[in-house]
Amino acid sequence: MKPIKVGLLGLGTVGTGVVRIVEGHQADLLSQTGSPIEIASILVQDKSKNRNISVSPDKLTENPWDIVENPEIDVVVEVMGGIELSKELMLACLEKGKHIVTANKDLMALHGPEILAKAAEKGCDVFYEASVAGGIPIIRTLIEGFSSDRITKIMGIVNGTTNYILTKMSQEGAAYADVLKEAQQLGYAESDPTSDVEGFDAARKMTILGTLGFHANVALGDVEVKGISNVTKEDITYGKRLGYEVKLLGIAERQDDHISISVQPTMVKKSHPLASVNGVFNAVYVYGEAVGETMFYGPGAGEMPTATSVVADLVAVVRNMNLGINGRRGFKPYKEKKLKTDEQIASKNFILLHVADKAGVLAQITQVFAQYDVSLESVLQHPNASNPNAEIIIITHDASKASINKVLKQFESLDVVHEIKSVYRVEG
Ligand SMILES: NC(=O)C1=CN([C@@H]2O[C@H](COP(=O)(O)OP(=O)(O)OC[C@H]3O[C@@H](n4cnc5c(N)ncnc54)[C@H](OP(=O)(O)O)[C@@H]3O)[C@@H](O)[C@H]2O)C=CC1
Ligand SMILES: N[C@@H](CC=O)C(=O)O
Repeated sequence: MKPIKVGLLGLGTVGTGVVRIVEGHQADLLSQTGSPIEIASILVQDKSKNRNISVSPDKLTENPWDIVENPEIDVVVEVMGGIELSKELMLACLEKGKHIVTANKDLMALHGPEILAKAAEKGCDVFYEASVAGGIPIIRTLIEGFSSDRITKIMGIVNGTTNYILTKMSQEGAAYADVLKEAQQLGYAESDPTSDVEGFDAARKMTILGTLGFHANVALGDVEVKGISNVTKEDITYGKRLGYEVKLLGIAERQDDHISISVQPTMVKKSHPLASVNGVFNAVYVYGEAVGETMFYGPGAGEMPTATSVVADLVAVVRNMNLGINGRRGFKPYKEKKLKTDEQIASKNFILLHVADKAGVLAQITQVFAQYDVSLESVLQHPNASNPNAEIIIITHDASKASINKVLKQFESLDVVHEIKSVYRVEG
């Protein structure tokens, strides 16, 4: 039986897991696809590097074109990361009729439409299950499992590093900087953790989920992004007191064909299933008009979980090859993208203010909310022993983002408001 030959771009964390699964599960993969799968050639930066997996040295190359130009290679698995070189190689592979599997969220979020268009033109598959939420098969779920429904909301904890940091701050009172260091040592964070903590990694993943969920070409620039670097222990403590956990959520919403997508630290009601997703775990909550609430939970990063998704994509490509249907089942957005305005984006809000500690202040504050028609769910006021401010914590009912912005602007001009300490969206 002729084996399907695979070129692997990258033998780092994920690439190593791919080799382990392809070699270790060979009999199962053969039974499921009807073809032996052979990793024929592997691209690395440095062939002399010590690796924690043994591969034949003849298979390693430092020249990517050895793989692109090799006519025997049917499928290329891209797990090297980066954008420009990966894109160039992927387009060149597609030009030569090679199918692609990738875990590269940065590339798919920025250049997904161009790559998928080239794949369709060439009758090739491009699958990217591992690019969002590592081991959770959320991409296939959105494309196939929910093809019958109309999704109105996707909320995801899609970055393991930030969830690990927030969990440790909440459960152990740990300091942000200490836990970030720990997450780096554990290998969860990107080499430059800015993309984790400032929400960019989650934004790329939400670009992909929003496109798939709403059938419209969401661009990275459509995602409003705020990371966790300004989340304080004080916010977490107040949140807990009021029954919330702070989580970095990707939130994609659709109403009457208008969509909004954001990544932001959010106060999540403890009774909501996302509030109990802890540590490096990821979860994606999907609400469909017909199905109602669903949630998908699992490891969001790491060698074997991520490789599980990569190799599942490989199996799908090989099955399509055997049926001669590659490139025929690609995802094509068919809806025009219409973004919500700030008047159309609505949510509950948590607002923590430092105000003058004197009579009548609360009335002044609530008057501002009333002026912009924002009704309040709860108001907590107490003096702060450590400084001359009193603290006021407000939870609003659903209010438009435009109204909340006006309220906050007005607070800036009020003498009695010394500082707007924190503002969070509230879910649940
Ligand atoms: N790690 C994870 O948990 C997850 C990762 N991903 C994505 O998977 C991809 C791979 O991640 P990961 O395995 O962690 O990355 P690593 O940094 O661990 O591995 C990258 C591999 O690619 C090789 N490589 C990188 N650049 C080049 C280059 N210019 N030329 C030749 N070889 C190159 C490296 O070679 P060498 O070994 O010689 O240095 C290394 O083997 C990324 O897109 C990442 O975002 C997605 C989900 C989860
Ligand atoms: N740094 C990422 C790794 C996987 O995508 C994360 O923390 O989720």
